[in-house]
Amino acid sequence: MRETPLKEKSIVFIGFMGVGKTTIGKAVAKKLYRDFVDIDEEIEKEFQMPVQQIFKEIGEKAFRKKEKEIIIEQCRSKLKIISVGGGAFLQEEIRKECLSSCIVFFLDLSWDSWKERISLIIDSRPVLQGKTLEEIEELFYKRQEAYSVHHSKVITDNHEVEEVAQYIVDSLKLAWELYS
Ligand SMILES: Nc1ncnc2c1ncn2[C@@H]1O[C@H](COP(=O)(O)OP(=O)(O)O)[C@@H](O)[C@H]1O
Ligand SMILES: O=C(O)C1=C[C@@H](OP(=O)(O)O)[C@@H](O)[C@H](O)C1
Ligand SMILES: [Mg+2]
Repeated sequence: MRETPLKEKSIVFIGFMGVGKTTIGKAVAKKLYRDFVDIDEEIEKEFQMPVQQIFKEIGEKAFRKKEKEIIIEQCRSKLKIISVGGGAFLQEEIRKECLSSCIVFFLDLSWDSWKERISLIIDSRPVLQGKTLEEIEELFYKRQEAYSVHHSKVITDNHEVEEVAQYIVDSLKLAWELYS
């Protein structure tokens, strides 16, 4: 099969819960006039319930299976902006598929900045619930290894959503110009 031209490849955002993958992904999609896909939202549509309820009633294993199926399917289509959940890159098949068919951006945020955001996300992230701040910090650092495989990294500390999205769009346009 012919390889997808760089300009048409879908863009995938990865990173820890709460770094801004959904929010920034949406803003980038708007700027590039592309369709936006949030994988958690797609999983919620499939199970017809929110993520917290899926974890509680159906279990994390079923969530991860559906997450893998949907990501692989979406990655194989062109011109999308895709935000995956923070746990997706722990699955090797997902990492391989995203890295081979899409452009993967890692949204990086320091632990100190992330901590300030916890109250915004805790209620909707079952993985964080029931954990102490120390346990969450440990998970935060442990997960960084899975995110270390990417095509581009964007440090988001002290930057507004709009600023980060514009930076990503500008760097994509430069890459398209240089390498197409
Ligand atoms: N650059 C940013 N600066 C400040 N707040 C942000 C930024 N990016 C995202 N947020 C906020 O952080 C929270 C988590 O964002 P979200 O996009 O859901 O993260 P993720 O999809 O990575 O879990 C939301 O309340 C969002 O408004
Ligand atoms: O990191 C994780 O294991 C998860 C991250 C969440 O997505 P966000 O990264 O968008 O919060 C969501 O997929 C689910 O709650 C599990
Ligand atoms: Mg999200």
